[in-house]
Amino acid sequence: MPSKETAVVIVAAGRGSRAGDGLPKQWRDLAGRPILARTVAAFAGFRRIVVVLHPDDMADGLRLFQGSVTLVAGGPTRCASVRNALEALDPETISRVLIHDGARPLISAAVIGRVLEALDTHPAAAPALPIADALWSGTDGRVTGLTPRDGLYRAQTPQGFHLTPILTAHHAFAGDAKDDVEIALAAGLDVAIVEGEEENIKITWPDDFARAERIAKGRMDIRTGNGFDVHAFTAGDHVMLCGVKVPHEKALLGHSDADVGMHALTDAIYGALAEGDIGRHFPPSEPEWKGAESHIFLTHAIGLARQKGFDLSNADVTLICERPKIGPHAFDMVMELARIMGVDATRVSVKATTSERLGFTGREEGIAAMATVTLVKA
Ligand SMILES: Nc1ccn([C@@H]2O[C@H](COP(=O)(O)OP(=O)(O)OP(=O)(O)O)[C@@H](O)[C@H]2O)c(=O)n1
Ligand SMILES: C[C@](O)(CO)[C@H](O)COP(=O)(O)O
Repeated sequence: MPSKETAVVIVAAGRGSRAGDGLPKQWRDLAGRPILARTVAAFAGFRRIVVVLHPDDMADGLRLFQGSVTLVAGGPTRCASVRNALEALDPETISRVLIHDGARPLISAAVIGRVLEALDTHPAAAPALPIADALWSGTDGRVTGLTPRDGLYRAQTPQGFHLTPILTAHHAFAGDAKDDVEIALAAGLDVAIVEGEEENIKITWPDDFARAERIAKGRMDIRTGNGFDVHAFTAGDHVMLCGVKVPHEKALLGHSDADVGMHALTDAIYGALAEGDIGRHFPPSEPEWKGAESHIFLTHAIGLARQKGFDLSNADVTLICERPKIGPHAFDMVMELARIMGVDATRVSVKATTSERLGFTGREEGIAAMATVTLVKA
């Protein structure tokens, strides 16, 4: 039997009726990304993720996740939605499950880790926070009594369970429940409480969007990198610049295709990631890279950025040469760089300058290029 693993169920089939007008809350934007995309990204280390969607949202889910998660149709209540997802998991291969609200996009790795750790010694575990405020009862705008708050907690998700017991508990439970812990308790399961986080808010009311946006922006990671490269001219009839073949009475000399612009851009991305330079990832001592097309390097650098959770905010490349004239080719260069990096062309700039006939570029001995990029992890 293959070793068993932990699956993640993200429930997102609700309509967000308390969140005000507009799209259901999980589809709304939070600091540049849909809330549900953020929630799913927080569980990126897990191989088996089931996202429960309203039947009307399935096409949007397919578009957003492109097959990277399993989509399951939800039911009329949260409880029914969870059950549909649990039934889609195979207990032969999955031993544990984390059940999380799609509306809690700010879940941290620390809270997930605490729930997982508690599952080593308990059949169920969930994060919660003690209540800090006094608890009143009230009628007609008047306080009518006080409830002792000792031993009371605010429940959060992800709530974690051993799969077979929670599936059995769901099948045995009649009616609706506030959460899966309620269902586990009804089945007599021992549920451990682990420390939750204030920032793990469930977006519920209209004001919660602005609060979540402030938290998300506070966590934003913005990186800048620069790159610089030079290649000398040699005999030939064209140069490769930013992925475009430009006719010229000379060629550029290099171990690869000597695309000086693309090399500067690639190094700028590695620089922003603190990942060294092209030479570290593609050593010139390796014959494999002799004559290599430079899009291989750029594709690797941008892939590494995405793997670390960064998107390209913008890239600006400057080519320094007297000739060939870059202006007539700049549009094609922008389009090609944008295509390789999988970003909108409005985020890419290619421009050129001469060095007023001074220095090696002025004497037309070679071409220099510099690039600056900004990467954002939101
Ligand atoms: N039939 C339902 C109802 C809720 N949920 C999900 O359960 C989580 C917690 O529920 P809640 O915050 O109440 O979401 P909504 O039901 O969408 O909100 P509201 O009650 O305001 O309509 C949400 O991620 C929601 O999408 C679900 O998957 N299926
Ligand atoms: C599951 C939950 O988020 C735990 O706090 C909560 O019970 C959901 O409640 P809701 O009324 O369905 O939003």
